[in-house]
Amino acid sequence: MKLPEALATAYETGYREFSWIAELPQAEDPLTLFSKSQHTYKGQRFYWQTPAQELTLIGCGQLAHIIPSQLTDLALTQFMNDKQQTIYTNRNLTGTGPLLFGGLPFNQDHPEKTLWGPLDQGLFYLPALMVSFLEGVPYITLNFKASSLADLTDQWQLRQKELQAWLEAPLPLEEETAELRTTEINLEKWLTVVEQTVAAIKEKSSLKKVVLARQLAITNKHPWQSATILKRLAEQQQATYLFALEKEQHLFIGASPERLLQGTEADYTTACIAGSIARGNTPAEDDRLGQELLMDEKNQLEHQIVVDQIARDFQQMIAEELVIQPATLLKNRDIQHLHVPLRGKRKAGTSLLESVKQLHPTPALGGQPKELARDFIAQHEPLGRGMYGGPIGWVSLQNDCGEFAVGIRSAILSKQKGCLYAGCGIVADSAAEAERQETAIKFQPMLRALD
Ligand SMILES: C=C(O[C@H]1C=CC=C(C(=O)O)[C@@H]1O)C(=O)O
Repeated sequence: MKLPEALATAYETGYREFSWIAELPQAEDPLTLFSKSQHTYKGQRFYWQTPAQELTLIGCGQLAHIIPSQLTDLALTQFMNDKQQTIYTNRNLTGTGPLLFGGLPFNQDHPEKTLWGPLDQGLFYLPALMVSFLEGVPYITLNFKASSLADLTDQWQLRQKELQAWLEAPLPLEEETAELRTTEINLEKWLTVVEQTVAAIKEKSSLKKVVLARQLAITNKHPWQSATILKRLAEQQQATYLFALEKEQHLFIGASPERLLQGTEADYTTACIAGSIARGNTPAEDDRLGQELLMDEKNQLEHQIVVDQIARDFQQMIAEELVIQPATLLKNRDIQHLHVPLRGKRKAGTSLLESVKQLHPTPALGGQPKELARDFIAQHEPLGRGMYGGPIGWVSLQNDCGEFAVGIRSAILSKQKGCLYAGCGIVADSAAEAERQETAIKFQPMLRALD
């Protein structure tokens, strides 16, 4: 295929990194495309879909990567700014072009290697190939570097061939049925920690809320396949962010209902989600449970702590007025939450990743006050959280737009082993057994998708 004129001109004007965007005349559905990438790209892929499905991203290959916790804030901002200048892009279309996909660890000072391997400090990567579905319309992005005009033609042709091979690859063989074994990790100890946390909150007037997570270990008879798990999550967990991040044999995967931050060039949008109750078996029971949640004082407090802290942090990153919407119920298949979206005009000069770092961890995953709760968690949760509860999503290297969810309702999987995480907000009125039941419900989305 002939090198587009625009690329040769860009090279001559000094560009050495390129991101070529084009509409794909026809494409299979996103999950079929993701499955087909397994032969060549397993271990270096990502998948992302927003709750309303207006954006789906499938990335393959790693052209460049960064481990965010190894960079200072300044170095990260510098990296982002440099890339805006040095990558040539032929279009400006949100969700296409050069973007980093990945996430941050929950707490980089409390690492957890066991199953997370190279993901324990978080990871972002620029894919070599990406297919984006914008409102269902497929686009490809080819990312490459070139050191001479001849190299530019070679790299361009190489990416075209790789894309063709991906699109035409056969579907992998049907996976054998899972045979799962689950093991509760330190449940008795966790219940004791909940009681100690309640006592600490009652005692210390400064500690208001701590989110405690627990883990469920799983093993499967066969190695995990991310496409199969994503398919099940897509069927079962509507209106969630679907995500998968692969690095070698490690896979961080989940279906999170919680937006952390969406940034367009003009606006920032976030959400306060906390306070939980089960879904009912009938519409009437479901409504009754929803009303109970809206009126329940313990859950209102748990949620209000989140709203107050996010509103304070969010105020720093927006210009003009903060728009707080009234509380509604966010309902997913297994659980319902209190939900308050916040919106504002994005302050000029703010960096999306820096804003994400400022919001994280919100009291929906950390607690209140932020630092005290983070230290409390590090002391009382013997195993670190890896990327569970951390920001996961994408940021454009072209215009700094992007979106991050909170990496909950998720699991880390590696070969035939895995670990599911679920947390719950502990306040002065919490009861250990009720919190255990809540975390059992929060394990359900991943358990069902894995089994
Ligand atoms: C920490 C989790 O959920 C958070 C998000 C929504 C509701 C929550 C709650 O009611 O405790 C948690 O703050 C999790 O699912 O692992």
